[in-house]
Amino acid sequence: MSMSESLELVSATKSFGGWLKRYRHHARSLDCEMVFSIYLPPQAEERKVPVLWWLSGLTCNDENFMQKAGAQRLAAELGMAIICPDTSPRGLDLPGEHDSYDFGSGAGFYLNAKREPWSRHYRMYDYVNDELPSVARQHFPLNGREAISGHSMGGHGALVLALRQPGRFASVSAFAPVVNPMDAPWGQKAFKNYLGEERGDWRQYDACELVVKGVSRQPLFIDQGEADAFLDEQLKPERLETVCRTNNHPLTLRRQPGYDHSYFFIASFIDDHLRYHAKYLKLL
Ligand SMILES: N[C@@H](CCC(=O)N[C@@H](CSC=O)C(=O)NCC(=O)O)C(=O)O
Repeated sequence: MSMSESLELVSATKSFGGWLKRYRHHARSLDCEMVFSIYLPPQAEERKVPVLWWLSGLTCNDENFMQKAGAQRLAAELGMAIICPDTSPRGLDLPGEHDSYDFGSGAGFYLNAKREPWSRHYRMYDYVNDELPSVARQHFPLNGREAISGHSMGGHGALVLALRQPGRFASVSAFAPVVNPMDAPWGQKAFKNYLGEERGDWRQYDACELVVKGVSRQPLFIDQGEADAFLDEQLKPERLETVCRTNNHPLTLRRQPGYDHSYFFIASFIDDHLRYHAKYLKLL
């Protein structure tokens, strides 16, 4: 990558004394144009700040979290930047790419595809883990401390990125994550089509398998709504609970009675997650 990748400002909106901005850039790892959102708190005018990466779920783009989670008020108070990548490559028209909500556009699953025709563009693991962080460090006043969180497919992404790379993120949390995608319909559809039939390739992208592998001992903080329509078929938090207990991996799993899978659930508990990350990011 060159020293200075160019960014095109799409929009800038003042919020709680800071700025919510959207930028377009050429993503080399995905070979397409991508848009991301960044919230810069007021403190970023004067000093470098830590960043929370937020990975969204199926059907989302970079805007869902910024518009619905209500995170800006506390992020401004804490002095925390937030960056939301999109959830898949965009602007392409691969065969079947736009046919379903749980595969293709809006459903990149934060992995590096191995199968054609996806492998040239669907490299969201590299994009969110390497390329976009590198772009962000070049262009924004970030102090090098990074945390990660996400929702559903994005919760899966956050857990996988953190569990594969001890020390890469100061902290990790998730809302209603897909914890065992190898054994859930969303994950099986994605893995089969993006990765192929080799189960060894699937294991690198499965939080339960990664806990068993034991590369990282980083604590996991998870909120799960008990009225989530996807709970039993797709999310299966009890699987993660079991492997964490068996492998002595630190897990805080909060089951929240009455809450569903929506951003109303995320908005209800986002402050707890921001404060959790703020401690590890040395803001509290
Ligand atoms: N369209 C689907 C469900 C899609 C859905 O619920 N998407 C969630 C993430 S699900 C897991 O990754 C989401 O965040 N949607 C965007 C939003 O702003 O709410 C269906 O109809 O079943």
